[in-house]
Amino acid sequence: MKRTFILMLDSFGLGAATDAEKFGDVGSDTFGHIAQACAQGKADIGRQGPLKLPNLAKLGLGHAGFESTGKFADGFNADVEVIGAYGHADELSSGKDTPSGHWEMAGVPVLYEWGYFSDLTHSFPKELTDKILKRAGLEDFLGNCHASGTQILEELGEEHMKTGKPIFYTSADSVFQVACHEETFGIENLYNLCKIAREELEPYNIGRVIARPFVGTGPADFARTGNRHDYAVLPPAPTILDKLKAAGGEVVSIGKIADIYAHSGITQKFKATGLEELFDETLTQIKRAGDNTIVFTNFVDFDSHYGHRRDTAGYAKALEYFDSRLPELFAILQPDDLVVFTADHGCDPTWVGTEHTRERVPVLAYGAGLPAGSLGRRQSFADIGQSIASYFKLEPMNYGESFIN
Ligand SMILES: O=P(O)(O)O[C@H]1O[C@H](CO)[C@@H](O)[C@H]1O
Ligand SMILES: [Mn+2]
Ligand SMILES: [Mn+2]
Repeated sequence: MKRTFILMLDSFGLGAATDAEKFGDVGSDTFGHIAQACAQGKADIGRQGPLKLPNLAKLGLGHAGFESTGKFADGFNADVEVIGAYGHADELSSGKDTPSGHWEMAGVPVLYEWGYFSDLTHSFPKELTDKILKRAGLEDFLGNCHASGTQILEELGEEHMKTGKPIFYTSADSVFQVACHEETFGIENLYNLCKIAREELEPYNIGRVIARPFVGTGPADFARTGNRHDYAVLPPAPTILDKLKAAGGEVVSIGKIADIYAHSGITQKFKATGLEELFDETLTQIKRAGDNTIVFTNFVDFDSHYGHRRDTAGYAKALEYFDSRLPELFAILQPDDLVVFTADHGCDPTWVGTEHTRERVPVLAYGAGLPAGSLGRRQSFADIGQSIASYFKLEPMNYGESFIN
């Protein structure tokens, strides 16, 4: 039976990419810097001491980090019996955003430039926001700037609740984000507004519109909810997900995977909020997966709750939680299954600002008869998609080099 499980740790980079200079990210290292902070006792909130990821280490995480940066992350060393194939991959795509990373790992790098709203304030053209407001029957909006999604709620959340004006903001990514209160503005009103924005953004080549609903009564208790919704454009070519679906296989999305691929190549989708639910749902879907199936989970919290929030202790604790659940996964695997652990970009919580970092990502592949050992430096995340094509004996993708014969 052929089954592939992809566990995508959103933003878990392991060292600056070869082209990090173009992004101002030379020296960034999500994994290495978290491990360093832990070893120095600087990440002792809700957890203690050196970063402990024994199961990921067995899969070769420490070794992959060593091969990426030339140094074992603090608390990791060569004295581990590695059971998986481990590598690290550079990104071919032009951006360090979520869709680019995901599409590339599915065999379709984004070689064109996205559109960006690069002005830090007055970020959106007036003719664009005028059109969106008019179609939505709204008079005005708040924001119009680059912002961290939690900080902007502290600044503008109350005014939004009082006036009913939606909050529009962006970032260094190709995104148009809309924050509205779930109860006072209404979740359906927010989704409708985002659908209008998605249509009006067509000429601007923007990767995603993101609905950012929140609840609470004021800055002290505003909280974003699991009803986030991403409206992505379609990948520029069929991904490995499309290919498996077209060949009659099943592609099971858990979390925001379906949204990121604009629902293309997905046959079933399951929502889950938070690492625990995401992991539970992943195990549930693996248990029921039949032949010719991909189960693909995006563990978004690493990025949205910890990386962007520059919360190093939170990130470390989340990684340790994830690691602690891996034995449950190992216990239900079948001999031919292929499991891949990877990431879509970095988001070093010790780095300046609140944006992603251009990093290499881990490629930890386990099962399917793969010999334990190094896969070395991969030129593109697309090696994952190409390997999955080869595993399922599908036609090769246009990009990527398979590590499976
Ligand atoms: O600060 P928040 O709202 O989490 O936004 C972040 O999440 C977006 C999507 O990953 C990025 O563009 C970044 O702006
Ligand atoms: Mn991401
Ligand atoms: Mn992000």
